[in-house]
Order: sequence, then structure tokens, then C-alpha cells
Amino acid sequence: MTNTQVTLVQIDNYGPWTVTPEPRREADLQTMQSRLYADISQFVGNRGGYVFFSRFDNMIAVTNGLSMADHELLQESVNNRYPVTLSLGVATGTSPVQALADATTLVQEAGSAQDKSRRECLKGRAIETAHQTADDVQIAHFDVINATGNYTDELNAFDTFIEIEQGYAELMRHMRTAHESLSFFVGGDNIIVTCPDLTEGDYEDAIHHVEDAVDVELQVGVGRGENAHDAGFAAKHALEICRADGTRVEVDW
Ligand SMILES: Nc1nc2c(ncn2[C@@H]2O[C@H](COP(=O)(O)OP(=O)(O)OP(=O)(O)O)[C@@H](O)[C@H]2O)c(=O)[nH]1
Repeated sequence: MTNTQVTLVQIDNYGPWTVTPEPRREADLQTMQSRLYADISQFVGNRGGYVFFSRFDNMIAVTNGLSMADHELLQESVNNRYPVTLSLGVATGTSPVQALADATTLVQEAGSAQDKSRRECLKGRAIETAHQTADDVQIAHFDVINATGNYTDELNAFDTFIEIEQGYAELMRHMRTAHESLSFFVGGDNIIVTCPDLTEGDYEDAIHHVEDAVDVELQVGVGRGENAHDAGFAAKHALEICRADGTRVEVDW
């Protein structure tokens, strides 16, 4: 059974900072946000986790394998190198949506995202090493079938972007409401989803739902593992089987 550890990463008091003492240059904010994301991705990724940029001021991570001490080190390291600090909430559950909801509540209870006195709060609990199992994390890696031939090489770049985003929006809503799963656009035509224990049929339904709603054709590889990297890597290999064999859903178990 899955036991997903989710971390909410929230930049402290970021809104006011972006306009103090006057609005900061947008390109500088974009540069800082993307460097911060890159650094967090490297830190979390080196320990087997995944982090998704989501809104940049709020990032969502699958952190199975990271201890609370690891989280504390991330906060310290960011504080030493960036003009902003991070608050972190950590929670675990069979449902990724519920785990994220719990992690969010922990941060919200510590204070508002725009509270000057809430800095570097670290709340919650990590899974103890002894309790980790090989099916704690289930990751689905979706991609648009032949995005290059159907969109990238055919439409202008913005119309391609609209098509891909439509597919993403429909999938993320369906996976959130029907399957307690969190979906994230990761670039190109790829969407990575952290899921509870779903069946092959659930993934088939999701693909058909998106196709019926917005006419975007998806394929998906699914993997399990002790952490996000292991599950996600198995999912990528499963997706390669879809690409080679023309199947729509491949699960790695
Ligand atoms: N983040 C991420 N992006 C990927 C990955 N694989 C492909 N992409 C992105 O997706 C884009 C399209 O590549 P593909 O998905 O291989 O191409 P396609 O035309 O859809 O072909 P098929 O997937 O074989 O149907 C690439 O330009 C990348 O931006 C991946 O594993 N992770």
C-alpha cells in the first residue's frame, strides 16, 4: 500500500518582498524563482525525491527518504544563499491529496504566507527508515502521443502550448477529484502524477476522460518504489514500452 510523504515548500512573506521597497524587476524575480527551484530540485533529487515547481512561491515535493534533519538542512542552506527563507510542512498518507492537505494545514497553522513573524517553520513528521517499503510511492508518467508530429511540427508554438495545457488541466482535475492524485506539468508534453494505489483500469479511464473532454491523446507508464525516483524511473521505463509497442497504459508490476 502507498505511503506518500509530501512536503509543502512555501517561501516566507514572498508577496511583500517582491514589492519592497518598490516593485522588483520581473526578470530578476523569474531568475531567482527558477534558481531556487533548481537548487531545491537538486537537493531533494539527490536524496531520491521529486519536487514540482507548481506556483514557484509554493512548491510541492514527494520526499519519501528525506528525514526532518534533511528538511532542516535545506532551510539552512537556502537561508545562507538566497534573499528569502522557506517554511516546510511534512505529512504522510495513503492519499497524496490528503498528505498535501495535512502538510498545508501545518504551515497555515504556523502563520500566514504573508506573516512577517513566520520564518522557516518546520512542521510535521517524516517516515522512519525502518518503516519504508518498496511500494510506498506510485508515480505515473503521462505524455501526449506524438506531440511532435501532431503539434510541435504543425502548429505555431503558442497554439501547441494551449493544446498541451488543455490536456494537463483536464488530467490534473480528473486525477485530483476521481483518484486523490497530484499531477504536475514537467515540461514538453510530460505530466508526472503522484498517486495512491490505482489500477491499470483507473489509468485507462483517465486517458479516455481526457481524450473525450479535450481531444488530447495521452499514454502513461506507471511505477512503484521506495521513493519518488525509484517509482518515477520505473514509470519512465514503462512509458518507453508504450512508445515502442503503441500501448496506452503500461504498469511496472
Ligand atoms: N520532463 C520530461 N520531459 C520529457 C521527457 N521525455 C520527453 N520530454 C519532453 O517531451 C517533449 C516531446 O518528446 P516526446 O514525448 O518523446 O515526443 P512525442 O513526439 O510526444 O513522441 P512520443 O512520446 O513517442 O509519442 C520533449 O521535447 C521534452 O520536452 C521526460 O522524461 N521528462
